[in-house]
Amino acid sequence: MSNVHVSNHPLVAHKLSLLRSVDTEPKKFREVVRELAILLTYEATQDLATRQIEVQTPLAKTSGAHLEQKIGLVPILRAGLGMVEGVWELMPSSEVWHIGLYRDERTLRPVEYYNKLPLEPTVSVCLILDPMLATGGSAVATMDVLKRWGAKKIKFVGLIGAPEGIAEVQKHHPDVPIYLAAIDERLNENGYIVPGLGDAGDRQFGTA
Ligand SMILES: O=P(O)(O)OC[C@H]1O[C@H](OP(=O)(O)OP(=O)(O)O)[C@H](O)[C@@H]1O
Ligand SMILES: O=c1cc[nH]c(=O)[nH]1
Ligand SMILES: [Mg+2]
Repeated sequence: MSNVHVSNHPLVAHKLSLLRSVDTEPKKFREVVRELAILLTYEATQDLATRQIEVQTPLAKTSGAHLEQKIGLVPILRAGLGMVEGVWELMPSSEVWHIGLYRDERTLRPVEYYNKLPLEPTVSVCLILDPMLATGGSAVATMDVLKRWGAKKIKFVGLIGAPEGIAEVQKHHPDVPIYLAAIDERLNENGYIVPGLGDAGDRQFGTA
């Protein structure tokens, strides 16, 4: 699949197994979501532009790099919230733009209930953060909103994707690269990823 990047790092594989386990309680689950978000963002930001700068070390002058692009972190509420803090620490000058969507349980279509974007885009790269890419409806709706807003460069950073969701994103937004820890087998009749990890929002926030 082009434009889909699945990490093959052993740390990612180890941590993802912790997330999948039904025995992992919310506190540990949140910690691991945070750590995986950092690791995957590291992979997703390999092509960020830098400007060459001069740095004075205690010993000599040398050349260094300064990040050029303003990054926007776009968590899809609720489950994407758990991916923000770690990534923000990695890139503290990022801006965070929240988008609230939930899946209608019957139709599985995304329902937008919150959107905090300024009139004009203030960032040059948007990283959509959401652990689960299931039918792809939520991701596509978020990409639609961001493009209408004027975002030019968008990347999706998630944890687990289903083949159906990946195909849906590629159909509507082939220009948006997808970064994941794993691609799972399928969706079940309720639109859950199998084997997956269950409901990423419920498992982080202790709801059911
Ligand atoms: O690809 P899709 O079929 O759209 O499903 C994925 C969406 O489902 C989950 O959110 P959910 O609707 O459970 O909301 P929550 O984060 O508030 O629990 C998940 O975090 C994604 O946003
Ligand atoms: O498996 C799934 C599918 C959608 N949302 C989740 O949280 N988990
Ligand atoms: Mg949920």
